[in-house]
Amino acid sequence: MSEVRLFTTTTEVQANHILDLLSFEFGEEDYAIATTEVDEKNDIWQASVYLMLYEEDEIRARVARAIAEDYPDLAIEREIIPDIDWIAKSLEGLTPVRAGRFLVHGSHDRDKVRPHDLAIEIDAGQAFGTGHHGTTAGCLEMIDSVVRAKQPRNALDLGTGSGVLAIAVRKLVNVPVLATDIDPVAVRVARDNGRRNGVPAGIEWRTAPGFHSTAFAEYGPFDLIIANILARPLMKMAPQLVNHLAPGGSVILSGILASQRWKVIAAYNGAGLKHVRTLWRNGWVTIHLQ
Ligand SMILES: C[S@@+](CC[C@H](N)C(=O)[O-])C[C@H]1O[C@@H](n2cnc3c(N)ncnc32)[C@H](O)[C@@H]1O
Repeated sequence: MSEVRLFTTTTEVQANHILDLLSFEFGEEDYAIATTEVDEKNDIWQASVYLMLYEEDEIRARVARAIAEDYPDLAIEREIIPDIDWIAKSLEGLTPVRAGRFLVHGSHDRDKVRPHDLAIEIDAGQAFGTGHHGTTAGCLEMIDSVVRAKQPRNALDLGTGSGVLAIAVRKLVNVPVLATDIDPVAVRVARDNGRRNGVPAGIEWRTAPGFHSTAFAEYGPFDLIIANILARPLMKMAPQLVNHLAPGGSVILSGILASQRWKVIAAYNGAGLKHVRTLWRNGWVTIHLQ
């Protein structure tokens, strides 16, 4: 389903003021609101709200009302955010990808693996996650540094896709991992990839939308939760996700555009977590919280 960005183009001061007006209008509702610098030299900024296409008329009227008194002549522009075809994205480029100590490669590139690589073999297929996308690579790099700093006793990979992140955790530490996806095809592919990468045991693969499965109570709470989904569902599931986190545990989130970063951090601050570090890759961010 397509997303829309409604925005006004103005100065930094006015964009920040509009951000306040929009924050007041939309309050706790689940809309990402952001300011972005377009041209530093000429002080051109945009204040934006992100919504689904079907909501456009209603939200446009509310934005117009919210800014009418202070900015009666300011145009409300629009941009359709292209649907992200996750599988097509994961097929972009088939050369091996390095992230942290990991090398993610297809079966045709086995000879590219060096002795100290933590190699993960994933062929592009029916599930997202060959390592080429900035979100997957960001998660791999963050997993490497988080697990190196403190070994978890168990982990959850929510939205496992090809299984690449669950496999990465198992390549680093011999701890139980629960890997779930809303898509049963992805779960089947991920299970096969687990087998192919020599980690058939130790990862429990389950089909589950969000946290709707008894598996979470059975295997949780978790020391490490990784979720590479999208900003909106991640913000919505913040309280539930934090409920499944063991005290002192770490959360790694991705699928978040750089412009959505603060909104997601705010949602998780609200659920009791603190931001530790952000990694940027190709316009996407990966966030570590504790
Ligand atoms: C961006 S892909 C990430 C795949 C892999 N973890 C990676 O990092 O490359 C997102 C995955 O999350 C799954 N997903 C989306 N919404 C979900 C939800 N509410 N619950 C569980 N899985 C979900 C999708 O089916 C997809 O496989």
